[in-house]
Amino acid sequence: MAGIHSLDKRLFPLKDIPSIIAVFKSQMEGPKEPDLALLSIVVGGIENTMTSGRPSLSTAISTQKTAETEIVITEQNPSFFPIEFDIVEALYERFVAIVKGSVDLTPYVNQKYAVRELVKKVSDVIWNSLTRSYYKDRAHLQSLYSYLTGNKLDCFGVAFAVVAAFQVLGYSDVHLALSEDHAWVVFGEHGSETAEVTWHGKGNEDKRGQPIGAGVASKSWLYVNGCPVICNRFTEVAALVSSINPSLSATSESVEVSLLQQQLLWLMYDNGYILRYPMAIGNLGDLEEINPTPGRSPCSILFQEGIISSRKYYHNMHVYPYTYQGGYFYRHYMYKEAFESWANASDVIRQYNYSRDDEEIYKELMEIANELIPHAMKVASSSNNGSLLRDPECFAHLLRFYDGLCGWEEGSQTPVLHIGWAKPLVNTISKFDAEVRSQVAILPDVSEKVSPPPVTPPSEANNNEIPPPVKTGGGGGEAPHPGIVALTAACGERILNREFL
Ligand SMILES: CC1(C)CN=C(N2CCN(c3ncnc4sc(C(F)(F)C(F)(F)F)cc34)CC2)S1
Repeated sequence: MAGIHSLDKRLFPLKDIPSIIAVFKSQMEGPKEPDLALLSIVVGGIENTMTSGRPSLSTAISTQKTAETEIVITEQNPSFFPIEFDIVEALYERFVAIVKGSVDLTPYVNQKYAVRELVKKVSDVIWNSLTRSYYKDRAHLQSLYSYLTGNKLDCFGVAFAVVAAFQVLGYSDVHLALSEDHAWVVFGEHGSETAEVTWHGKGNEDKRGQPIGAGVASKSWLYVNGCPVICNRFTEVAALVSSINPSLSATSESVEVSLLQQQLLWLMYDNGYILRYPMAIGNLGDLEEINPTPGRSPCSILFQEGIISSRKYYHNMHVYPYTYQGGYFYRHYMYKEAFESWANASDVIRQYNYSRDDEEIYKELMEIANELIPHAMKVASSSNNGSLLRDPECFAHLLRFYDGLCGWEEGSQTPVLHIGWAKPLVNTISKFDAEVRSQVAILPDVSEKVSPPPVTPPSEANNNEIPPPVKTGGGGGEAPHPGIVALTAACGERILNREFL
């Protein structure tokens, strides 16, 4: 068990955040690759103990020892982290025993890389050792600590456990693949094989063992058009750090666990392990918004970095970087900026076909369209003397947002929009004066197959007039007045002609 014995016992019992950072640093520095099982047990143990509301092992022990004194080490006392080395070692060895005891490698001894049959077998070992029925969406079910002490894992946790099991078995080719709402594994000599190893969503038959090809081909957001985060061991550590869940209840969070996650994410950031992991950057942005670290980039920069990462490494196929940013602007009453972020999110989703696997992003976009935008419009109409409602760029952002949803629906088996969307949509659009709406020109799609008509530059004479917008559906050809905002003809067609059932 290289991992546990490469661990410096002197760091234990882990008594504070710096000692946990030290454990992660020692694992990151090598010489061996970081031990996923070990790190997941350590952070899982801390998270579960610090958010369970029950006295922790070390708290219980310390209370007994000092029974005669009045000092009780409270659960949230930051100077006590509830993890003893013996506990970590025992759980680690239990994981190794389960994995090595359940998987017969003799048929594969002369194969350096994993094969699908073996991936399915390891997934079955984890799958069949889970508690029969439990609430799968509960918090704190993502770590090996949860698996080893309660036989419970969430969707992400099963995929992570499979990858950690392959590390225990000595395979270096099996890695975690992450979309924005699902996880699977890649494997094989070139990491080009894929396999489902966990379930997704509610009431869906799991596809464990199958490649993810059909999901990608169906153009559903769930498989991010074949642009998932493909992890290496370091990004897998970043994923376990990013999946730390500090929540104590639906309305409160453990300050210590949040601080631990925030400092571990900065360690991942500084090592470059989340450069290609937009959601982890977004997670760090959320933590920094609540509790800014002096001397570090402000959260607004982090949200922008998450967007840049998605554009640079994932062909702008991820939606969440824009909803992280839009949520930040919204919470800071920067509604025009929020509308632009959400329009950019919509430009991503329009590339997909909506399918029943996409509920999570459907709910996210529905909340933006039917709750957040209407609330922003209401607040905006009575602030800055309603200037937002007279801003053509604002109007154009909203049209682009709604248009993306229409584009998402086009070509999909399942409709997206219904009358419940139409009322807030019409209500929002009608808050903009006709004079403002007229400043939004609908121009030929540059992406249209037919070449757009030649654009005649406006003559000097009429430069200060606002020419009437070009009819929808392209054509016209007048260049837009510099002061007005151009939208594509397809956008106009979709929004203006959409029949809401
Ligand atoms: C802008 C938001 C609504 C705020 N939080 C969001 N999160 C929170 C964190 N989050 C994540 N943060 C880091 N890594 C991952 S991997 C992953 C997943 F692929 F779906 C998995 F593995 F199936 F759960 C999810 C996820 C999911 C998205 S999106």
